[in-house]
Amino acid sequence: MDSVLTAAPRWWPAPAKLNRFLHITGRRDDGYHLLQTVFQLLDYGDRLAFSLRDDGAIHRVTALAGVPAEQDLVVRAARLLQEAGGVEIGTDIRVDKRLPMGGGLGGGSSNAATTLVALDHLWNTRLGVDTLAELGMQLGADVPVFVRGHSAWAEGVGEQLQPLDLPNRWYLVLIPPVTVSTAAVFSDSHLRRDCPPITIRDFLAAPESPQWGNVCEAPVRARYPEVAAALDALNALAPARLTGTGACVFAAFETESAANAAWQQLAEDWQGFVARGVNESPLNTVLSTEF
Ligand SMILES: C[C@](O)(CO)[C@H](O)COP(=O)(O)OP(=O)(O)OC[C@H]1O[C@@H](n2ccc(N)nc2=O)[C@H](O)[C@@H]1O
Ligand SMILES: Nc1ncnc2c1ncn2[C@@H]1O[C@H](COP(=O)(O)OP(=O)(O)OP(=O)(O)O)[C@@H](O)[C@H]1O
Repeated sequence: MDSVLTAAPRWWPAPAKLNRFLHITGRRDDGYHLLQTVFQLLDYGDRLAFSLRDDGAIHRVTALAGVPAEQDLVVRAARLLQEAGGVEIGTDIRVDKRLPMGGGLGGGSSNAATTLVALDHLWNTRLGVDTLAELGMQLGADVPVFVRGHSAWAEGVGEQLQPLDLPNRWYLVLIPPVTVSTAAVFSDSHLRRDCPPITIRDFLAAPESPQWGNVCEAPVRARYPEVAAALDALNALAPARLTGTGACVFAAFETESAANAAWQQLAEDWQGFVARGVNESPLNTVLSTEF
């Protein structure tokens, strides 16, 4: 008898980001902070798989510690797209997680973006990148950059994006054993909120200048000794930065072997990884090669 072969669903990448620097220039009336930042995408992250269902249900197959299915950004993203596109098909969603939660690597946001982009194809809604980015913004400030899929200069609350081609670098990322609450950092009274605005040209004239720092670093250092220790350990080898509101910290290297050599010196004491910075998201590569 012939066996029925069902193709395994493909894995869709959900890459991490680093904030090369993070300045706060003011605050909106609703309390959200106005930022200037550069998002560097990485060739490293989570993976998601989707199996379509004809009963319309959105079902998360893999558990995520501390996050009930209804609050999971992948479930919320799928629901949002289902409503916006008037879709009657559902999906099972499997998430292969590598990125730490509350790490400042944008894992949850990237999972949401990959869900929007992948299901826009698999459900054939074809809403397009602008509408998907607008939907993504409703889920989190970092979702649009992952939807658009290019390393970028960002302003506003992170939604005003200009694609950037950043120098080729390898990154060593350390993951301190602590979760940082983004909301808590943004409400810290010691957070600097009056950075003078810079232009994209100022940044591009000296992208690796130490004058572009992360204003969250001081309050996060003060609250989380584990993050301070990670910054100190990495700073002994190369200039280290906090990404987003932390907890992860990173340093840039010109070659993979230099990044790996630094990692070898720290791997006994820290969790972490080495990844290549990419200007184009691995998600775009899947779209352009397979769809
Ligand atoms: C710090 C960054 O990671 C930089 O890339 C992002 O701006 C944070 O983006 P995110 O994790 O998607 O954050 P959200 O889930 O949108 O917001 C979490 C909380 O952080 C605060 N928040 C966030 C972004 C922002 N520009 N100003 C804020 O004050 C708000 O209190 C908000 O309720
Ligand atoms: N699929 C998901 N993956 C990760 N976190 C999720 C997910 N769904 C909901 N969350 C919630 O979102 C919170 C933030 O997760 P995320 O991984 O985006 O943090 P982050 O790396 O600090 O991101 P950012 O840089 O955007 O602040 C988590 O603490 C978790 O409660």
